[in-house]
Amino acid sequence: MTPAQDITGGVNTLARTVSNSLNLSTSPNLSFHSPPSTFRQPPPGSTNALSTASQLAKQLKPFDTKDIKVLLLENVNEAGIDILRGQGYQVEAIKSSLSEDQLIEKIRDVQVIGIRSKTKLTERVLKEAKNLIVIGCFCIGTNQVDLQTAAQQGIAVFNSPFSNSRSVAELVISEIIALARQLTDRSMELHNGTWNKVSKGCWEIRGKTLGIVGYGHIGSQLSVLAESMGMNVIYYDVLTMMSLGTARNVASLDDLLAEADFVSLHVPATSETKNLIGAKELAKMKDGSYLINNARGTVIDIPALIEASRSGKLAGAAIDVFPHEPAGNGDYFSNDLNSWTKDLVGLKNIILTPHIGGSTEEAQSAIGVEVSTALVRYVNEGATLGAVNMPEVNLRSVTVDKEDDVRVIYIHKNVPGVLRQVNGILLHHNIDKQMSDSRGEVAYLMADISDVKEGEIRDLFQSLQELSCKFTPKLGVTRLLICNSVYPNESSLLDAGIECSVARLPIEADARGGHI
Ligand SMILES: NC(=O)C1=CN([C@@H]2O[C@H](COP(=O)(O)OP(=O)(O)OC[C@H]3O[C@@H](n4cnc5c(N)ncnc54)[C@H](O)[C@@H]3O)[C@@H](O)[C@H]2O)C=CC1
Ligand SMILES: O=C(O)C(=O)COP(=O)(O)O
Repeated sequence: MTPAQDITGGVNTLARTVSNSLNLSTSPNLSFHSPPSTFRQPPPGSTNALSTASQLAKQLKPFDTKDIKVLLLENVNEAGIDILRGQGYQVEAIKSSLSEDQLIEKIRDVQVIGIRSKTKLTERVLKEAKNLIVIGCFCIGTNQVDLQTAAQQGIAVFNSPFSNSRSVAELVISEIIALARQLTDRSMELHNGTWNKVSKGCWEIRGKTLGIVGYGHIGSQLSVLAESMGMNVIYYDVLTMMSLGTARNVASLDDLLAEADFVSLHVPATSETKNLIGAKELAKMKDGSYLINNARGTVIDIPALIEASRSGKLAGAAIDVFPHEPAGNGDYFSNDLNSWTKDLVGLKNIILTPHIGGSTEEAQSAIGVEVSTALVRYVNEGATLGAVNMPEVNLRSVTVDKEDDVRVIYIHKNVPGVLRQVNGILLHHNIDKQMSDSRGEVAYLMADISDVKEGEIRDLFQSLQELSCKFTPKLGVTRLLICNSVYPNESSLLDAGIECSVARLPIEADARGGHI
């Protein structure tokens, strides 16, 4: 498992598991990822936003937000786009994903990027993203982002941990019935003019056993739905999870494969789940059983599946995700993408869908709102609640009675002595409130300081940047968020000697060596 995958596959899941079973809330992370949560935070600045003191909250802005440039790829839902445009950000929305080279061209210019499961934000791409401060994954999976490199560059990553879980679970239910009744083959035959009324090899699902691999948000939701339709549910997970209904945990993947009539995969893409189901595992499945994959294309060894289907070992399969997927709608699904495509499409009772597990109106608008809201809160207020690669830090709002407050955000390498040095720089101002937390090698400090004269901002900023230069390898990103009423626009910052808007400062500083 790469560290990046470890961050999302391991920590988040563990956090949720612990919060489920113990009902503890030792960190914002724990409660945020808990399934019962109905997390829907309104955009910053909206009338009912944030804290109990919301009536008195003063809106923070990095600068004239018309200058925030956002690139959205892969057809992000309008509900999300509207929130970003509503903030005055410049939003470019593209329906497909981009090739790595096209992406590099585009990403250099933007502070915010929104993607879905297809766009790969690799180390190479991120190294070119000199202005980027935040990534929004408008989906569940974050395996397409090099989370560690992003964190090392001070770029926060947000996702939507469960807004499309129900949509995936419902799709799986439909696939179980469709496979059991050979529905898609019958439909295709009739589309081609052939009447073929058969009952041989067609089954009810009542009383059959569903084996769920990965009992997280989607797996556990599926468990409840399948049981309500009379199926017996068994599951296997690397973590100890709470069984829902009468679902039964089995000790190993092998036990599950040996017992299940239907096997449905709901694990993240990690190095451990690569080819989780290959020839060896297929051989352990019951004769005439069914395999369903709505997780990630890397989880099944497809040539082995093709072989198991041809031999009759598998009575059917449903595949929604593929190792290589087309960039956008209308693109070809051919051997050019995956060398075995022609063999796969020629098989009987195989349902193939174009990665639509989470593609419902409900899921996409909910994801649009959730992720855009998180992006706005991060850009405008520095809050990292829900971030998948950064410590989760938030402070209550700056209130209207605070005339000259500045919010300092300092993302730095997690080494001894930094806080002392930062507070030394902030020494001449009252620190109204401050929070710091770390995750791995990255630490995140947020402080609201008062009585800051306009002319002092530059010195503060430069001192923090100089501190950043001391780290080897360098990790130190400063963002200053300003109360609108005090420093209303970019020109006043220019007057204060700051060459560009505050949110861009840390990135500009990159060229001067303050930011890796
Ligand atoms: N087809 C589609 O459109 C969609 C696909 N997905 C995929 O589904 C995956 C699962 O989503 P959620 O249920 O929300 O994730 P989750 O994180 O809530 O649950 C995943 C579960 O898998 C378990 N797990 C990890 N490695 C395992 C292994 N080797 N063996 C057994 N269990 C293992 C984890 O402990 C966890 O309980 C996502 O990571 C994403 O890749 C998610 C949404 C839509
Ligand atoms: O949420 C996920 O992880 C998914 O796989 C859905 O991805 P999509 O938004 O359809 O690209």
